[in-house]
Amino acid sequence: MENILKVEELTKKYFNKVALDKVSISFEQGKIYGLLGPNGSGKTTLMKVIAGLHKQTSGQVFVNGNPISYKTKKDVAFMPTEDFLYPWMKAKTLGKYFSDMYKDFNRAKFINLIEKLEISKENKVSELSTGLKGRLKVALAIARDASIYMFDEPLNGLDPISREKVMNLISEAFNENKVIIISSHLVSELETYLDEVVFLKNGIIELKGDAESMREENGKSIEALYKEVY
Ligand SMILES: Nc1ncnc2c1ncn2[C@@H]1O[C@H](COP(=O)(O)OP(=O)(O)OP(=O)(O)O)[C@@H](O)[C@H]1O
Repeated sequence: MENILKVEELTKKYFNKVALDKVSISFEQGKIYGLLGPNGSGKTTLMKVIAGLHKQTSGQVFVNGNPISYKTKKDVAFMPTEDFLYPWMKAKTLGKYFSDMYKDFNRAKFINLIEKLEISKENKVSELSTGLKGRLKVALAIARDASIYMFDEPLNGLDPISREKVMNLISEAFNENKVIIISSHLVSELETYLDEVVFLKNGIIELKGDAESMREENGKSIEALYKEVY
């Protein structure tokens, strides 16, 4: 298995607040990772540094062996938590907008995906419920052809049906050449989809490993372990 993403001694400070404290971790292709932790543990910061949106204070991140730069952005598809969708845009216009922004964005695939998610390409963002907007954001990331896909809290604010649809969409998009990282504090909804789990706490990796072995060794679910760590 190849490490397509390597984080070495990564520290990120916002003024004097340490959001990530010498975090080191490698991500292997062909695996789905859960980045778990409560609010403020550093999940978003880690994803934004990997996506090249935040500059680290110290340490290194390598994507497919290359240090983070504008060149590595094409390898990383990132879905932020923020609501970045323009309310006046139709779904199909968003597809056009994204294909102008990312060379690897597949518009036909995007339209196909949203239709599966019960969104019409003629729908305006402002007409969509929170659940449908959540699905749309995930589809925008999945329609890119990247090697690393990161979803920051994709289940937040979604009802159980939308959560299941979003998780099915993410796992369908997955193959052995890709790595998927999903951040969440909703561990039970995510648990069955994960190969590896990473517990972040106050900017430090508290626990990480293969989800199955963790369950076996501890004789409890990842959710129960999560409650113990926090
Ligand atoms: N722009 C910023 N300026 C100052 N402090 C920040 C900034 N962004 C994040 N922080 C702080 O860094 C720490 C880590 O935040 P981060 O958003 O990465 O955590 P998180 O695990 O993603 O939490 P959440 O689920 O709330 O987004 C927190 O203490 C947060 O207050």
